Amino acid sequence: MTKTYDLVVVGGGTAGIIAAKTAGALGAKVALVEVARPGGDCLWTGCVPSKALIAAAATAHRMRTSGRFGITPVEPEVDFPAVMAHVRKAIERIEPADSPQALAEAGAEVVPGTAVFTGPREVLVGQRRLRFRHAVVATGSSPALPPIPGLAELDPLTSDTVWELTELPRRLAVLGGGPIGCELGQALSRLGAEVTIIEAADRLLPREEPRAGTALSAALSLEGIRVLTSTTVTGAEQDAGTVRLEVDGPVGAEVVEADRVLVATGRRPGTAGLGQDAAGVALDERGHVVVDAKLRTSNPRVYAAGDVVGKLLFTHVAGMHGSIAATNALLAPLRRIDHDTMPWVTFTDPEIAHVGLTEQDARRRHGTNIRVRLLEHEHVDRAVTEDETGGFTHIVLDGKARVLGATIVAPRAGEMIAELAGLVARRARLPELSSVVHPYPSWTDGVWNAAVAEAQQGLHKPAVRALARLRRMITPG
Ligand SMILES: Cc1cc2nc3c(=O)[nH]c(=O)nc-3n(C[C@H](O)[C@H](O)[C@H](O)COP(=O)(O)OP(=O)(O)OC[C@H]3O[C@@H](n4cnc5c(N)ncnc54)[C@H](O)[C@@H]3O)c2cc1C
Ligand SMILES: NC(=O)c1ccc[n+]([C@@H]2O[C@H](COP(=O)([O-])OP(=O)(O)OC[C@H]3O[C@@H](n4cnc5c(N)ncnc54)[C@H](O)[C@@H]3O)[C@@H](O)[C@H]2O)c1
Repeated sequence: MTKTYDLVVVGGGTAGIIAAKTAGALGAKVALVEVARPGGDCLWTGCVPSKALIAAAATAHRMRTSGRFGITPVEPEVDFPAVMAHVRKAIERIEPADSPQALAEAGAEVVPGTAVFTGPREVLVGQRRLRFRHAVVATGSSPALPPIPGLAELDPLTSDTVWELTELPRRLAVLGGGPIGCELGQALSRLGAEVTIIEAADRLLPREEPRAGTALSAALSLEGIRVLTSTTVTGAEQDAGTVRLEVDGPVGAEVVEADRVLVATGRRPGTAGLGQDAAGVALDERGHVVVDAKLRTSNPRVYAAGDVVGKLLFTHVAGMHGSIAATNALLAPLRRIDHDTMPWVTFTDPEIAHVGLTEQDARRRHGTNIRVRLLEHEHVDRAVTEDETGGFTHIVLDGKARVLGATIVAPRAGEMIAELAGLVARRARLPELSSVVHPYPSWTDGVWNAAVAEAQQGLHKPAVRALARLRRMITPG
């Protein structure tokens, strides 16, 4: 007999795991269908391995650049297989939280296999039919190869396969200067590869504030990475183990030679063969599941969460989606996702952290009544003590000094952005932060300094100045 579940979750990445665990906590009968292994992109091929690789690369970099602190620099001996063992160890240590056992303990049954919708309230997994009251599509995304003649034949690396490398390529061409290209490009360069990053847009990380991409380009170039922006690849071929990429950029056409190519030019949603027509679930022209702010699809019984909806492709967003989708399905459809308040961090060195709207987006949405509070980090004492003064804190404010968005470029920007994310989420005013004392000399002191500067601007207001004048007049000398 076909079993009816309160919730069937398709896909066991972050979005699916959080949806299933939330449903389990609510006492629902929940099945999570996963074709590979629970954990998804973040655990196996995304956040976890990349951050472990970055940590190893940062150590090598510090050894090479210690001279500025009076410590004799040394060229590190990089044992690449040992670095990759460290990466695998990080995955192993985190995996138990996402394991089938952890899911079972949380009340979710893991069904191995590929789920295909066969109707608006039914999925098929192999021979097994699962009926559902509600479902969550959380099938994620995978690397997309751009249609460049000859590229597919080169067996290019992607963020899925780079983890299988057993030796470091001597020369690496990275196609795409987004978060994956910049993070992995910098890390592999620091471990010893000669890296060229090729980006079609006019700067790295084109979705960030323009200053951030420019600052990152400068930092990467200083480390010896060749950064080619406004550059496209027109053809690719391989000859005796050497890859040749024909590129066209601001200085004309040239050939970039490398041993391997890493493609990081974006993702495609995991909706191929999902049976969306049978489910009555509409997709957009790029194949993402179309959802409203409550994450409902065109089938009111089916929600979607995570990368598959193509909004913001981050683990923390996928997790929030999973939680909202499950509670909306099982309790009441009341919770909404607000992508305009989401923070994210690109874990390059310096880190690039962002929350909310960029200045350009804010002007587009709110007209001209937008201001920027900019603090260069040469004025942050902690940055001076660590000889890391190249960054900045850039805060976008509306006419009432409410924080609409922020970008921080700094070694620990990822930790600094959290409190600005709190202000954006609450639509709070920046001066509010000035009364919260921050420890000196911390990196967050920079955010505080920006808030204090904003609050001090209020002291110039005529009414405040008139009050001060009155106080002087009535106070005996
Ligand atoms: C190199 C790299 C670094 C990253 N670093 C960060 C970072 O530092 N911070 C951050 O926030 N984000 C990072 N991301 C992004 C993050 O990994 C993703 O946004 C997140 O993992 C998406 O989770 P998800 O649950 O939506 O999808 P996924 O993790 O892709 O999970 C989808 C799951 O569905 C399964 N599946 C697909 N189709 C079916 C089907 N029909 N039936 C059954 N199962 C199916 C898949 O096997 C997969 O396990 C990084 C990504 C990459 C590639
Ligand atoms: N730290 C993090 O949170 C983190 C890290 C890595 C990835 N991610 C997530 O994964 C997503 C995917 O990352 P991604 O870097 O693959 O994609 P992306 O879409 O963010 O960036 C791809 C880049 O490649 C460029 N590009 C596209 N086609 C090109 C071509 N033919 N030639 C040269 N350049 C080209 C684009 O202009 C863009 O800058 C990110 O958007 C992000 O949401 C997050």
